[in-house]
Amino acid sequence: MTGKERLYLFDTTLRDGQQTPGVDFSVDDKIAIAGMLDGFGLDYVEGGYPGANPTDTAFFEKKRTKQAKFVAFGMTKRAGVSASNDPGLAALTQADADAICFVAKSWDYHVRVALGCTNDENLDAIKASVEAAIAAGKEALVDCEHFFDGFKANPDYALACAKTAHEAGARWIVLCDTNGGTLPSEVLDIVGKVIEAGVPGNHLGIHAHDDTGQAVANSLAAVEAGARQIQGTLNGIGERCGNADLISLIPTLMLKPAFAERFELGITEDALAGISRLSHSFDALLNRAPDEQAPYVGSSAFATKAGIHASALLKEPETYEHVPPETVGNRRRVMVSDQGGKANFIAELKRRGIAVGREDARLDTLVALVKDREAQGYAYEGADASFELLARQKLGHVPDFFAVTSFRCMVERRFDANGQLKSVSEAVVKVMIDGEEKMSVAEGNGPVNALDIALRKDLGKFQDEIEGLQLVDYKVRILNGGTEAVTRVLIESQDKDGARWRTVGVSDNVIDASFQALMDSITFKLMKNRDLAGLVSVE
Ligand SMILES: CC(=O)SCCNC(=O)CCNC(=O)[C@H](O)C(C)(C)COP(=O)(O)OP(=O)(O)OC[C@H]1O[C@@H](n2cnc3c(N)ncnc32)[C@H](O)[C@@H]1OP(=O)(O)O
Ligand SMILES: CC(=O)C(=O)O
Repeated sequence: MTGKERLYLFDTTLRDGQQTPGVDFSVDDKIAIAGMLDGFGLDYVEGGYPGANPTDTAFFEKKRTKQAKFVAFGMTKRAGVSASNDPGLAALTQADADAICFVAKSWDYHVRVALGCTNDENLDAIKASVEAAIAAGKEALVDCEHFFDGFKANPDYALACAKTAHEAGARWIVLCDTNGGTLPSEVLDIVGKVIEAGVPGNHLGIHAHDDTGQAVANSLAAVEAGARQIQGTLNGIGERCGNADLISLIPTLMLKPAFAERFELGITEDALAGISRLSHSFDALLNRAPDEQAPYVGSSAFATKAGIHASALLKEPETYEHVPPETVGNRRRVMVSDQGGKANFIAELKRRGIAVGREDARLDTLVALVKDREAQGYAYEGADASFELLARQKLGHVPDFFAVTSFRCMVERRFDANGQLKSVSEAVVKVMIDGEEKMSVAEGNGPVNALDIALRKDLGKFQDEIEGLQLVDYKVRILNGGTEAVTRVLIESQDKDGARWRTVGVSDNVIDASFQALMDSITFKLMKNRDLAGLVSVE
């Protein structure tokens, strides 16, 4: 016995998350996500709305969780029909689920405008729906839609809705900030008043939307006031601005003494250490890039560019970290840039297997060179491989694998045989390898593609080594306006074994900048093949 109170977590990624613009789960997606959620230690997984669409109906043909309670969502019965004659309610009671979460109106304005029935008919619908769920052997939950707005407009009626659900036997009465405009101080006050009015806190939940960026804060305020269930989603997806982000809430509840000392969740410390992976796997499934600045799990959550911070952080991490990154499966990153001092560089070089002393004059040269090049437009924090090549050139040795003596690139717009206007790019690259000059010519979709193909077409004795090399991302950024602007090109490359590295080029000519980044990428690959170069991420 820990003597702590239990807090329950309810995931609505597969229901409210499905209401996110741009998100459209298939049955297979839902099965995969339910699998990620189940076993992580969440208490409830809301799977969707059986009867509302073929995907959700098929998903509820069988129970999809082993540990978490599997929840079907739907609205209370319609006014004017009995519970036994309501087809929507029948789809819910017949779904293979442990629990039913009803959405019920609790703002009299909505009862009048959206439902078009009387306040009493709505209370009857709540009561009859909860009773029907319990009679079907399910746990009943009631999401009191617009509870906070409803309470501000007519507290007696909002409370009557919550009490009706409680008295009918609902396990949880969930107070929803449906439009997302409520502030934490209001949540604290209103949840307290609901408890005073007789609905116990251990039957109250919170469902917060993020329209003022405070869904997480509102959820925590509800817990402070006495609520004991939190609804939220993975990475905060959900209607409009999203729902409370469980990926931010869970570490706060487990690591911050104000909550961790009072409450326990169904999530183990080992599971918590997998939360960064859970968040990123979900992004991968959504086919979107993870938010680098996401609390706890973002790649920048424990990163510093600032020299003053890096210097102290390396002495004692607690100086600049609010929790240890490993507790959430993240890692510390000390980055090199023009904001860094020697401490940043020593840490990053050490990570790359390059030892250098603080007093070594070559380190001063490298720091000055990076700052100077960043002033010209280079950005090394996002170009790990170019930084490593530069560092090894200054501190060690980079073999002269090849030298490009010249390149030429031509873009031609012409009509093809069918009279269609077409753009063709052709590149010629001359390379010296072991004193022998080689010349390659290639056509491509665009000038950079043509140059890439030409450069990689004949690298003589190194040709086999670069066979599996692919360019997986290419980003161009104009650093100051106009057609004479300085251009920065960032390239991400990948190996057959999945290793990835990033290189950078800067020039007032976009082709030249791209070519620099391409050459760095190939040189890094040749170094890597000889175990002369260091760290690459494997994805
Ligand atoms: C706050 C939330 O996030 S609630 C969840 C919102 N999610 C969704 O709506 C997604 C799934 N919804 C759907 O697929 C459809 O809306 C369905 C299948 C539920 C209903 O479809 P339809 O029968 O065509 O109705 P429609 O969507 O046009 O309108 C909703 C109806 O539900 C009624 N209704 C809304 N909430 C409730 C409620 N809590 N209890 C009873 N009836 C309700 C409305 O009054 C309206 O009735 P009307 O058709 O008589 O005007
Ligand atoms: C139920 C729900 O999703 C809401 O009120 O926001």
